This record gives sequence, structure tokens and C-alpha cells, in this order.
Amino acid sequence: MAKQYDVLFRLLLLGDSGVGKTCMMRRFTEGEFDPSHISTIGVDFKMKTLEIDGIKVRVQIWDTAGQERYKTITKQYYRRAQGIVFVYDITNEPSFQHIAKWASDADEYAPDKVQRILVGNKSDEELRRMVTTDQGSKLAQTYEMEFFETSASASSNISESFTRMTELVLRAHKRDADNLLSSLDDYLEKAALEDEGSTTTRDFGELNQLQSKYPHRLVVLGFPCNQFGYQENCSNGEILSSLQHVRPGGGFRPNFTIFEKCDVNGTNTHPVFAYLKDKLPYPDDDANSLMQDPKFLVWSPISRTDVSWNFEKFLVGPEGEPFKRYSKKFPTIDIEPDIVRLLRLTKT
Ligand SMILES: Nc1nc2c(ncn2[C@@H]2O[C@H](COP(=O)(O)OP(=O)(O)OP(=O)(O)O)[C@@H](O)[C@H]2O)c(=O)[nH]1
Repeated sequence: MAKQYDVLFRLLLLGDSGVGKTCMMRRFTEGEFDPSHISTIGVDFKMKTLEIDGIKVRVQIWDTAGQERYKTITKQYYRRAQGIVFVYDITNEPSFQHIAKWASDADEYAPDKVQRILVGNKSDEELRRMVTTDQGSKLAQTYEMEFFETSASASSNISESFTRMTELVLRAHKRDADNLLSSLDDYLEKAALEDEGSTTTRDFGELNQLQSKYPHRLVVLGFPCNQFGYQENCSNGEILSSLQHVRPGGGFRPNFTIFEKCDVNGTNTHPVFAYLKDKLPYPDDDANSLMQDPKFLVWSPISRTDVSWNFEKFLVGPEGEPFKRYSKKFPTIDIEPDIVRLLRLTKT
């Protein structure tokens, strides 16, 4: 199958609530403008593929909530960004002053190599302007950033600023991009590993499907765990809201029980997983691949029976006997024939 992109970068939009981050993202990725302001909850993202210097770059644009109360959630996304677009509203002076605060947050939490640009949005509102172009450009110089004034509503400079941001990121990662041609598969594998958005959505949806298809005879139980790439970094209280609004997002609600976070590997392995791993030491469909990249092995002691990533699944029979273990790659919905087999063996 032809590869759809060569490299994946994450860009983060930061700035006060109401400056137009969501509108900018939507204008760039969908070419649309919706004048209503529905504050982003946590984070949301959209994708777009650009071609720069013959390289197909997939940009994942992370739109963060400007509201203070979501800060603990949004900060978790800084460290995975390769580019940051700081946004203020030219009709709103405080949003301009707060750029200093957003920039210092980024200094603290984003990688050193992160590329940055400054954007003054709502340039169509000339009559209500409170921040001059000169002020914007001087601030950008102070931070050694490039500067754009944009309008999401009039579609002015939106594509230019995001494209420039992507070029800067590509340039900063040029060595990776050059190596890319020799080690493209490696790079993509890593990107795919981190870019679990789509499989996460699929797996959660399929768990809901299975639970609703067998509401009385199947019990789906979810155990959130933060041992795999630190992907589940919400607190227990935030998990449901993050499922609903971030990943899978779109209002997703699990129709099955989700427990508190627990460890599934290492010293503090939850007894349920100690038992399951003892009875089913490896996934039925993939006996060999524990995690390949040692940097992801963040627990100890390490055992060959360890769960290797999110969405490994265990099917347990009606008497409580562990029946089969499936790898993260095994589509959740494809467990159904085994469920049916077990149900057939069981009296109602
Ligand atoms: N005139 C004008 N209004 C805009 C522009 N971009 C956004 N807006 C308006 O500004 C308001 C806020 O836009 P959003 O994109 O939701 O703002 P945000 O920065 O994502 O806000 P949070 O999600 O709360 O952080 C909306 O009412 C938009 O219609 C623009 O370019 N020009």
C-alpha cells in the first residue's frame, strides 16, 4: 500500500481562551469558519497533510483549551510537540500580555528543540484593534520567533502561518528527515506507535459494541494503565472526561465498567493481572513481541509474560477461567467468535 505520509509532526496551539485557536485550526484543516465560541475542553486535534520539498508531512494540530482550569491536562501535551503556535487576539490586549506566560510554560514543559511562531489573530477587526502590528512584531523579535497576523474568519494568512510553522519544524528535524529516506520505516513505526489516536478510537468503539451486543452475558472491564508511553496520564477523576472530549472524543461514553488506574506490570502489578498473566503468559495471536523499544520498558522487574502495550485483551470464561489473551494488534471486534463459542458452552 502506498504510504500516505513520510513524517508526522505535532503542532500545538497555545493562547488565551477566545483568541481563535479552534477557528484557526478548523480554517486550516477544513477550510471552514464557525463564528460560535464553544470553549475547548482539554484538547482536541485535527490532521492535515502538506507537501514540503517533496516530503509529505502529516501535521497533527493540537488545539488546547485556553481556560486556566484545563491547564493540568493541556500541559501534558507540551512535551510531545515539535512546533508551538502562540496566539493572541489583536483586539484583546491582555491576551497579548499573556503571551509571556504561555511562552514561559512552553519553556518549562516543551522539548528544547520545539519551534515557535507568534500569531496575532482577528486581523479583520481593524476598528477594534488594541495591539499594533509593530508591537506584535517586536514581541516576536524578543522571543526570536517569526510573526504573522491572521484572520480565521477572512481566511487571511492562516495557511501561510501553519505552512511556515511546518517548514521550521521540518528544518529543525532535517537530519531526521534526511535519515528518513534510509530509515523511513523505522521512523513511521515510531510515529505510528505514538499516533495511536485512530486505534484507540477503534478499540474503545468496539468494546462498546461488544458490550451492547451481549448486555447480559458479557461483562467488559477496562483497566486504565499509565505504563505504556505514559499515554494514560489523566488522574482517575479526569479519565471519563478525557475519553469523552479528547480520545476517542466526540462525546464518547463507555458503556462498560472502567476501573481506577492500576499497574499491570512490575512490582505493583494488580493481582488480577498477576493471575491473568500467570494463566495466559502470552497473546495467542502474537507470542513473541514484547515491547521492542527498551525506552518503553519503564517498570521492573521485567518478565516475558508482561503486557506489552495498551489494548491487550484477556477473555475470561463463565467460571472465571482465563480463556485467551490477544495482542494490541488483534482487533477487539474479532474477539466476538470466541465470545460466541464460550457462550454456546454456557447455559443461560
Ligand atoms: N473577527 C474574528 N473573530 C474570530 C476570528 N477567529 C475566531 N473568532 C471568534 O472568536 C471567538 C473564539 O474563537 P475560538 O476559536 O473558539 O477560540 P479559542 O481560542 O479556541 O478559545 P478556547 O477554546 O476557549 O481556548 C469565536 O466567537 C470566533 O467566532 C477571526 O479571525 N476574526
